[in-house]
Amino acid sequence: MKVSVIGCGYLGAVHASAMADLGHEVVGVDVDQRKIDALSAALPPFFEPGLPEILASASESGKLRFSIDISAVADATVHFIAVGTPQTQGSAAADMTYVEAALDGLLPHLKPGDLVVGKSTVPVGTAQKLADVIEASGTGASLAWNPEFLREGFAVQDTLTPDRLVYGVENDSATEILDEVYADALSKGTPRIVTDFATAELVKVAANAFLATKISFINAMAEISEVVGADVTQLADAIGHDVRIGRKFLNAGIGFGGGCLPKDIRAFAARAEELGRGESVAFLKQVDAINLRRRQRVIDLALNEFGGSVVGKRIAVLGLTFKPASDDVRDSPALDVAVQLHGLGAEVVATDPQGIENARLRHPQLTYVDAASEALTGADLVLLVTEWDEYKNLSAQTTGELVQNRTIIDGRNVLDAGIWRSNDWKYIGLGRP
Ligand SMILES: NC(=O)c1ccc[n+]([C@@H]2O[C@H](COP(=O)([O-])OP(=O)(O)OC[C@H]3O[C@@H](n4cnc5c(N)ncnc54)[C@H](O)[C@@H]3O)[C@@H](O)[C@H]2O)c1
Ligand SMILES: O=c1ccn([C@@H]2O[C@H](COP(=O)(O)OP(=O)(O)O[C@H]3O[C@H](CO)[C@@H](O)[C@H](O)[C@H]3O)[C@@H](O)[C@H]2O)c(=O)[nH]1
Repeated sequence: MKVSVIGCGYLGAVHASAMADLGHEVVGVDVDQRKIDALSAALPPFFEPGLPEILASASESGKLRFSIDISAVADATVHFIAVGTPQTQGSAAADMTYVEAALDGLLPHLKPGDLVVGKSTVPVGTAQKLADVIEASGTGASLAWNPEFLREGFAVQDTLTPDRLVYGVENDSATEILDEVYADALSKGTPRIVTDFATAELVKVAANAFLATKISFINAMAEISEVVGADVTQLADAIGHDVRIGRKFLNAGIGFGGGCLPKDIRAFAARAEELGRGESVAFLKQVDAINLRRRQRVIDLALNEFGGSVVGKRIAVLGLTFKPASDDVRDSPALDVAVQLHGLGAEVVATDPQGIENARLRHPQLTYVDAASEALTGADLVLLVTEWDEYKNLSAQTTGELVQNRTIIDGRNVLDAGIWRSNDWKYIGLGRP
């Protein structure tokens, strides 16, 4: 099929490359010349495992090209909208201006039979509005809503072999077109839910709200554990054995961040309020509040170590991205804590295998070093805040030889407390004795 993907960020660049990998003829369009230049040279503009390989092979096969010019979509019959829907400045609601601009740019190039497919995460009710605009344009094109569930760090495999496909459609022909697009995954038995626009839009925000709630639930248990001296990691293991609960997404720590969960739960709550149903998801405000308290907890623990002031203390921050296997620092708990400690007068020395460039763009005031050993040298306190393998596998003994003072706050609860303590470290976990 001839496919266009409008918006080539973390979602769109992977989607475009994966569609081409499956044999479709794809053009990706973005307004960011830097991204288009990189992608056109088959170089991913961000770090995502597996993307370099499929981008290179699809580009070489001639199935994949990129353009800054929206008219490049004219040949395609399926047009995915994958632009950003960030949090609006000064409000909890999603900023829909990029989606609106993408559709405006697309409209003059639509032909009868074309299908516009929404992938961006949007407030429920958006698809109907966009469908009305397309209908009024008289182009003869129509709309489907096909939310995306990929995780950064696993984006390629999640796109090629998704857990499920959700189609929000108004007619069978949209379903047939999407079935053709996703023929490979469907042939492997991927479940497919065909529904209306509103359900498709809600599935996406409900999934992210559930995941965020699960994380904040375990972090709430961590808060209680801290008071009574219980161990939240054992608690998670124990309740996780119940298959109705499950162990996944029960890792207590510094909390969730990224370009999705935080802004999606806020946008969902804001949309529910607009719909007069704010109380139905009022708990999401608690989910958000619990999450943000975990960042404060790490700051408080650091302050406690130095009698209430971190001024002049050298703090090694291991990790800047919101999760490992990504260079994404959007709403990253790790970066947030580093910036706040710097603001409190600490001498923060931060490191990350992939996130330094993005972190430096946003917060040039921090000191960044490439090697963990350099960050650790002379440290008065160590914070492990993103669970990259190389930090999980740090040796307590060799790390101890580098630092000034053997105190570590394990913001992801990934180190073996016993080993660190037996190497003369003061080990502080979150919700662990
Ligand atoms: N990142 C993820 O893991 C993920 C997963 C599922 C869903 N989503 C959703 O997908 C959407 C995109 O997220 P993202 O993380 O890829 O964001 P992103 O910021 O990485 O990418 C968005 C891209 O859209 C481009 N853009 C903006 N306006 C444009 C226009 N008018 N025409 C063409 N390009 C335009 C931007 O330049 C940018 O490259 C969001 O709604 C997000 O919630 C993201
Ligand atoms: O037990 C856990 C699991 C995750 N996290 C944190 O939660 C955040 C989000 O993690 P994850 O969901 O793996 O990352 P994303 O790539 O943001 O993916 C989420 O957001 C995407 C965008 O909407 C969705 O497509 C995915 O399905 C959804 O998992 C990260 O900061 C993690 O560190 C925890 O603190 N504890």
